[in-house]
Amino acid sequence: MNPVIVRNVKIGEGIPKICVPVAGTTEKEILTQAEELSGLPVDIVEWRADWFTDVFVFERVNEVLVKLRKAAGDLPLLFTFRTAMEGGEKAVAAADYTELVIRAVRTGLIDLVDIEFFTVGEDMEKCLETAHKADVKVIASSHDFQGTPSKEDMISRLRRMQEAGADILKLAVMPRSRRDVLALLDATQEMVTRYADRPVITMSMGGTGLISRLCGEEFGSSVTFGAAKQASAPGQIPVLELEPILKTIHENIHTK
Ligand SMILES: O=C1C[C@@](O)(C(=O)O)C[C@@H](O)[C@@H]1O
Repeated sequence: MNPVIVRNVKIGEGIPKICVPVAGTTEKEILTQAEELSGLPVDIVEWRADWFTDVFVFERVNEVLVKLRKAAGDLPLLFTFRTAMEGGEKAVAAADYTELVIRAVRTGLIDLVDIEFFTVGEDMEKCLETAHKADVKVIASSHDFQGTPSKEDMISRLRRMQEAGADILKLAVMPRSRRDVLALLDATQEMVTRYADRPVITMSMGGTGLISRLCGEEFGSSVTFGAAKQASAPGQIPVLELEPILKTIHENIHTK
């Protein structure tokens, strides 16, 4: 397993890293949320740009990114536009989505970008090339807010992302039963022990899936999403509650 290192944060080794979404609709809300992160246990700041009212006016996106970059200080900044098809706030044509992602990467203001693997389709290669040229790491992602695919399907999605050349492989699914949560955990541990040579991030959403946001160090998920004030997906818990749980697991995981 080769960790991915972004601004001194080692993703894919040791305790799962805590990523906190900033999800405001106005510039003011976004910056206030970002400023409120100081003093909290946060390893990565995610801007969920799909919440932003002006997200389709790129100059506005750029302006916010400049300020967010400052507010994030030394923390890695992850740019995410989650499409409505995958559980986000706004619908967008695939070509416009790809263009937005590419423009965000080219600003030189972000460290990581989330790219929905099945939304960009064949454009993944172009996105990866642009990102890598700009020294931006790519999290390929796939979300199923309706249910949990079979274990084989989940592993196959993650393997396809790896084969395409993404730096980090991410899958979020919605459980309909406890068995679904077990399937997600099983897929994760099989992926990391048999196939993955790079970090994997998985989560089963909602209250039933909460356990999957806590046990990544044992089962193989390298980043967990927690809320500061605004949760961006069902099942996220406040980072101040999340951190001690991750720590307890980390400190006791190797005891016999
Ligand atoms: O993809 C993810 C994971 C997520 O959906 C979650 O379930 O925590 C939250 C999103 O903000 C992030 O982009």
